[in-house]
Amino acid sequence: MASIEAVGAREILDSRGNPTIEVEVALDDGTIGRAAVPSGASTGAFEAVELRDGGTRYGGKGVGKAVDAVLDVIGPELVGFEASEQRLVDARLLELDGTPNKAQLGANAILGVSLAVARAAADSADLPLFRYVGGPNAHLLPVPMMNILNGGSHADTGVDVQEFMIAPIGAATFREALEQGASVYHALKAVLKEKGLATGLGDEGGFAPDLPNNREALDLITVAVEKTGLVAGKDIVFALDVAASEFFTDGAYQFEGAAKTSAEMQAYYADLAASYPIVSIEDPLDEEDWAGWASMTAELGSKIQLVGDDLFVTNVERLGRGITEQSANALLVKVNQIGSLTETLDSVDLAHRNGFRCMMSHRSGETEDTTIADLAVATNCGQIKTGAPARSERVAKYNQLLRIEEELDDAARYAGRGAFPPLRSGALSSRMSQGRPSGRGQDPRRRTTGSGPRGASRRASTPRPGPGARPGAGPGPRRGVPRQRPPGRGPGQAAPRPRLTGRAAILVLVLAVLMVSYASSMRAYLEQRRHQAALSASISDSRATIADLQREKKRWKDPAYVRTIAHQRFGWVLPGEIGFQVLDDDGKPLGHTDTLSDPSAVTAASRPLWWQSAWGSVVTAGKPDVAARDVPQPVTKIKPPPVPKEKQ
Ligand SMILES: C=C(OP(=O)(O)O)C(=O)O
Ligand SMILES: [Mg+2]
Repeated sequence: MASIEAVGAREILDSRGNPTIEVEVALDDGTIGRAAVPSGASTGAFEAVELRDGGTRYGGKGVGKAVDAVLDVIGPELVGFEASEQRLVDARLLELDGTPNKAQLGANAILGVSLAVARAAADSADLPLFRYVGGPNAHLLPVPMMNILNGGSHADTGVDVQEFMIAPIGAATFREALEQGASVYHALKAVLKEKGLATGLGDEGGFAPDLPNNREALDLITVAVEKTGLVAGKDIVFALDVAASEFFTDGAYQFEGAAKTSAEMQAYYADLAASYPIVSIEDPLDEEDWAGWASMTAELGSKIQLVGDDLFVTNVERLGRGITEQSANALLVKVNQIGSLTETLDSVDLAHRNGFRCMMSHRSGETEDTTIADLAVATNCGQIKTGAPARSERVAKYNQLLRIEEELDDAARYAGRGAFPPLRSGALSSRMSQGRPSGRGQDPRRRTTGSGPRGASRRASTPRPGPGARPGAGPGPRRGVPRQRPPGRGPGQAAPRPRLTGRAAILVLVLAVLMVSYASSMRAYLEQRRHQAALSASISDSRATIADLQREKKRWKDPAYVRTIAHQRFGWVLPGEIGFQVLDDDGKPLGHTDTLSDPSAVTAASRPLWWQSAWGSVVTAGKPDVAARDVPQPVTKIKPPPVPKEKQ
């Protein structure tokens, strides 16, 4: 176990060119963990406070105060804490801040430290972050919800909906899903070009064309999917983040040029979901429209996923209310909305325990930090949204998931269709068939506290192999053990799963050999089982015959039976009785043919000696005496009586 020795922090830039904070935590075993904090644009009103400097520097967006909070307050307090005691570390951070929304030290400062501690602890334990946080069962690769068309506050256009996402649910692996998503992304660019629309990018890497309405965006994406040969609704499904709080003003939704009520918005979504293969809608309504959320969940919740982002802000209290009031059925998970790893994991846990699905999420302002990719696998949440397959701060997360999938190897499972339970029962296709088809129309600085980042220089001088490139990176080769690429997988090649690995091939071979060697024994065994069954049948036949004979023997002890047989078979009668015999046309007795033998002749009949019968059977087998056999001949026993003349 390693304890915290020093905590450093600096101001860096995010993907929008705005300052954000990066924290480094050094442990006494020389390990360093690094984390950078993201930042949103369409932030929820109930998010933890992101501390900014104000003033003129960076338009007031500097994070010098947050850096100071780490260096001067948090760092000295944490020195000596066990890095693996994440809950204790995070609890101390909340205590130090002392406010309900982290307004004192800043959620950005606290989160940076919290995540950097986790990274350092994982590295110190020689584990990739997803394994360290998720334990041995972390194995589920999430469906990438790729935001390929940006609107709302992420683009300078008139498109109201903030994110139009595609989800490649039909892929077998994450790698394949990523490839499919990228091909739709490129096809969309071609479609936009053909139509003379802009192909510039929004904040999350999606295209940002100006469109007359939101349906137009879905139609363009549908055409793009078709262009790739994939099938919308089967291979690729759609998801939206409406970010409705952004256009909820003066008690109404200012949507597509008109003020709409909550009920009108709900009707619009129901119609949209019936027209397009939409599986998930995030923030369809305002963050305080609890009644609207509940009625929309009651109406649509069994068919599509309704995700609370600004509604829940990854906060267990707001999520608890949503669970009680059935306000949604899924939670968007953003680490910086709540501001610590422990609280993030608690929210995911609460959601899962109450049947809510979770989607791990980036922010529109991102960095090269890939923590959320590891958290998506650590929590087995099955869904991640981290933008388009473009712009390095977005693809950094997708690339990290490729590495994790490779590291998990045969243990990896891609969430695919199963990430959205309503799809399992075919709800999507039936919904689609009911609807109409689509086609409508201070200077950046680096300072440290405590004993200084001594470990930093110590460890930095020992480069690590592979993608781990720690500190700050995820799963990669274990120390000094470069990971081999799985056989047969070339760079850039999709690796469809399931595939025949070397181990599987050997297993198949061994099974084949075993089958061949056991085949004859198996045949003999089956033969014996058949023979045994035949013997059992013949034994039970013999038992039945013996029982019959015993019954017959018993009957012969009964004088009445003897009398009856004597009467029937030999025509005998008792003294005083008169017997009749019916004769046939030839004057012979009709009926039985039994005659009594002379008892002395019966007893006198001697059995042949054993060798005589044995020899006789040999002779008979060689020369069967067919002529001597009793061949029954048909005989006329009775003739019809002559018919009287008058009846002729
Ligand atoms: C990622 C999102 O955007 P932002 O980070 O701007 O809140 C979102 O709203 O889900
Ligand atoms: Mg959102």
